[in-house]
Amino acid sequence: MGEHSSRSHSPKVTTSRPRVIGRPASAMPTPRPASAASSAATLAPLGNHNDNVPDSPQSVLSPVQGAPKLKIKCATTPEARSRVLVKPRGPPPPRMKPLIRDVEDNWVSGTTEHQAVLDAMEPAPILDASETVLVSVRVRPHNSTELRLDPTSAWYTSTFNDRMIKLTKGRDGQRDNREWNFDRILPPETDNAKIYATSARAHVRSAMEGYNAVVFAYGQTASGKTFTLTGSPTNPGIIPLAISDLFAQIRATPDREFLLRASYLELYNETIIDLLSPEAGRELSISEGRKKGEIIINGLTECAVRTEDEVRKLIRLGEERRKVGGTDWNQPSDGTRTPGRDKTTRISTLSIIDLAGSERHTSSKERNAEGKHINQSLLTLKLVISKLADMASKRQVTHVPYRDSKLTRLLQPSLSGDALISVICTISPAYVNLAESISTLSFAQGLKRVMLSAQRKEVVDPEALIQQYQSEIADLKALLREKELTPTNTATSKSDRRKTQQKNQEMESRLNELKSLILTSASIDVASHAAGSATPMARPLSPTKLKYPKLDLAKSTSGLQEELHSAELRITEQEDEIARLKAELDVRPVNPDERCLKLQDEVNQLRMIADDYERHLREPSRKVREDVDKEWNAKHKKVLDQLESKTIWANRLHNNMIVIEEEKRMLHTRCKEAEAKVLAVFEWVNAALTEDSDDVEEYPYSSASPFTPSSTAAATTPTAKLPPGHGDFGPGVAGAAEKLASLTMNASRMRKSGVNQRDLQTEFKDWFQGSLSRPPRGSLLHTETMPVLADVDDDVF
Ligand SMILES: Nc1ncnc2c1ncn2[C@@H]1O[C@H](COP(=O)(O)OP(=O)(O)OP(=O)(O)O)[C@@H](O)[C@H]1O
Repeated sequence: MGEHSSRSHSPKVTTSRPRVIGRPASAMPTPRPASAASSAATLAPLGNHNDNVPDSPQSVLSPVQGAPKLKIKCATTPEARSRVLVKPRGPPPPRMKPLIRDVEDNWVSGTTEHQAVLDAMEPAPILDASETVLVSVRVRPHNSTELRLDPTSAWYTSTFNDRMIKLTKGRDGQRDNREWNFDRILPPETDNAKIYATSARAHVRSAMEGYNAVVFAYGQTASGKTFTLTGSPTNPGIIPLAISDLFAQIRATPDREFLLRASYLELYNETIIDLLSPEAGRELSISEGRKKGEIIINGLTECAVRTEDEVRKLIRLGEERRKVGGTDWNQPSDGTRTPGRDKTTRISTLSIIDLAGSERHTSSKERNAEGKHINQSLLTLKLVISKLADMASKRQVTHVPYRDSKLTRLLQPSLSGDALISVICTISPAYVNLAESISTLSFAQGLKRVMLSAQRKEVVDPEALIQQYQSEIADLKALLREKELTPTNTATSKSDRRKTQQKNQEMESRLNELKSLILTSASIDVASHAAGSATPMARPLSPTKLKYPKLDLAKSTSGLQEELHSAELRITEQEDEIARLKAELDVRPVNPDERCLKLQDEVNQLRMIADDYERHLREPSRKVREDVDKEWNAKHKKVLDQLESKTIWANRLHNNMIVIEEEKRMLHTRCKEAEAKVLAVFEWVNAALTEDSDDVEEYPYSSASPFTPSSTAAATTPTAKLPPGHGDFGPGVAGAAEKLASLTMNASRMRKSGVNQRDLQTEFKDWFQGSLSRPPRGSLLHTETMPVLADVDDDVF
């Protein structure tokens, strides 16, 4: 058996709106199983319609806008007979409280009107090969301010050539004949139905056939993107028409079953917010799926939807939660028609994206965080498109920067060739906006160069939700039939019987619920009828009635009270179970395998970084070591030099010491000799000065100086080794001999003149000591300054 599911996303990025992504809801939103393949359709956000072109395009420029994205998934299988009764691999998605509420809905009047519009429409065009990226340009009418300024249009469009647009004149009125060619040119008088028919219907239908498809609007603020996508009550836009078309398609496909699910999210300041989650404002993360290029929005709430009305209510709910300003994502789901009764599941996505205004933000007010994010998204989108265009022209492209913004990440599967794309570029007719309009056309031209080849996806996937539901339905049916056939045992107690009864009721309600989720051409009419059977601003049947259509009103009050009581007990139990499971889920990683891979990846990257660091670190440490070595070698050499010179000095000092010792010894000897001789002289002088001095012999040393060494002493003392002249006591000592001689000669005269003996002794002593205190001539002592240790640089050490 086959299941076809289609997923669609339509983001809108505007400069002044929030972005929302959503999908049509069933009464029971279900978290999307991470691995389950499913189809989805997305619807554009509603509300904020304005039939009037604003007075001034500038006045609409609010800081930044988010954009809503409503997404509806649709899964189809051939009719029930061909179902594969496989047990779902995982547990069935947990049931949650209904999200769809009876909100006041001021959206376009709805189904009937849309159907009339669709009926009057030409069939969806068949896209040719060059139109895998279909680029349309829509020129909006002048608004009143523009009309006042200059009612003439900057653009010439021709009904004869719906592919060409050209300038009527250039800026400042200069002549400018430039023209551009695109797949569709949609002049100001074109209504939204025509836009849908020419530029989106084929994509919605293709999504139903199993192709991924993206429809997005791009253009300057106030150029008409939202008007094109959502329209007004009298001029419904692409999203409401796509939803109606989707249900019409299901009605027209009797041999398949469909499961529609919707989600609605907002991409705002690079944050994805789940607008349908039970807990409002829940932020979602993106991760890569197991399949190559697959992008998963983790934990995105998906609500199964059965009627257009339910889709509308979900959109309304998302709108209520949306921030003002941003990017809209809208994804209508498709149904797939499977030829024959094959067992394949077709998975496709239709996205309708409302982008932020494309103009550059120049005022300081706009240069805020939001503006940066929006601009970043659009810049990255432009860059990605230009890279893809280069690739299509066989130019060398190394990297397509999908990861640089969430918008391009979300679009990656579609942009990398997985989808049929329709881009509606909206431009203003006014000259005042000419620069921006030309920039929009350049972006559109880049898109036209991109070549994609969307493939229909047909898979056999027992995990696909529609197959899980079908299996569960078959199991429940079999169980209930079995119970019907088993005769009631009268012996069983009353409480056991009540339990069995409760169980059967549970199974029946689950069966009814599942059956109501799986849409067929027959059931959809019933569901729509049920939803639309109320008066015009109709309230749908309450979810309780939809869930329990076979309530037995004949039951007694006490029996009902009993049932109510046990139902309440069950609810409490289930709520406990839900709380327990939620707590368990919270502590579990979303996907352990994936987490491990991511961590591994991180570890590898860190390792590379560490290696790199090490390499770079080693280089400086080597240099530092070299520098230190060099410095220390220089200091070492200096110290060695100093050591050498000190050694030389130490040796010299040592020699000097020896010489000094020797001289000291010699002096000592000579002093002794001199002393002996002086004593002899004194004796002689004393004798000469006595009364009978006339008998004194003549001075015995008159012929030789008493200080001249004797020949024996000269031979034995070290002074013999001394240089010539050394050992002589100088003129002072020689003079002493002369003095003595003269003393000898004048001895009698001294006596006569009464010279005092003591005076003579004193005079001689002085002379003798003066002679001794003078150093000998020609000493070998070195007199240069000796270096001291303190001369060595301290910093050497
Ligand atoms: N083709 C059209 N016919 C009539 N009115 C239009 C048309 N296009 C746009 N308008 C009007 O122009 C105004 C601005 O259009 P819209 O809000 O769609 O611009 P936008 O491009 O989505 O702007 P933003 O980027 O700021 O969201 C609205 O009042 C809208 O009703």
